[in-house]
Amino acid sequence: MIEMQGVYKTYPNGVTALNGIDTRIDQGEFVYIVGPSGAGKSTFTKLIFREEKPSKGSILINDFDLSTMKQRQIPKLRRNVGVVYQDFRLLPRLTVYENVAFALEVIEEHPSNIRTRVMDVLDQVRLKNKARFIPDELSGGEQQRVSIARAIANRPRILIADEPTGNLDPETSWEIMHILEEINAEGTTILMATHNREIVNTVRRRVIAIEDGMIARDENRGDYGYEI
Ligand SMILES: Nc1ncnc2c1ncn2[C@@H]1O[C@H](COP(=O)(O)OP(=O)(O)OP(=O)(O)O)[C@@H](O)[C@H]1O
Repeated sequence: MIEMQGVYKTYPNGVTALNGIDTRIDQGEFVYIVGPSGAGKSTFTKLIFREEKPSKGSILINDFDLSTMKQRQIPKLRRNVGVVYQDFRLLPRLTVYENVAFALEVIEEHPSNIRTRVMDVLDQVRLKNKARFIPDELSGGEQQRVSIARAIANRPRILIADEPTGNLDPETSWEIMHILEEINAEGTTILMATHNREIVNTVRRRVIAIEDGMIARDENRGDYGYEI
């Protein structure tokens, strides 16, 4: 569960990115976050895994109250939230296997579980056969699948995808979308910030539109709603 009440975010340079957000997203929902460039979509998602702190307001993520949360609890929060970025952010010198295993090593997963879990998630994103490749040897869509595997390796309750198809062609974008749908079908909440009109208008899910740092629209099975 994600709950925000009266959330504002002003960056140190004086830009107000979020201007009073109230919302609730239940476990297992699939939500598109849409809106014009600079509207506050990334800022909204960054608050959820505490990459940014709100200037004002309360945020609850499952059992975590982010307003009162201590610095040392942040790693625990982040175990509940996987993140996927537009530019993949893989470690270039590590193989596909090592990129995913690394995510489990840093949270001190028992070494005997790591191999099985890495191969399971690589299977889920259909990349088991490329476990020994390095990111440069993969297509953009394959790199994004590795980054999804890494994000879900420790079974987070929430997966944030910030423009996951932004660097991909339409067909590859659909592959990524189908993988996200499969992950959602297993009960993971998905928040996908996107400019992909075709996907939003085809796979109808909840749409939260952010404009000027405020929620301009929140519809179940909504549409993309912008010209660009
Ligand atoms: N670290 C930062 N410091 C200062 N201002 C920032 C920072 N990050 C974002 N902003 C500003 O906050 C506003 C909202 O940015 P944000 O990245 O959340 O928008 P967005 O909706 O995700 O945009 P896009 O669709 O282009 O990714 C913008 O005016 C942006 O310039």
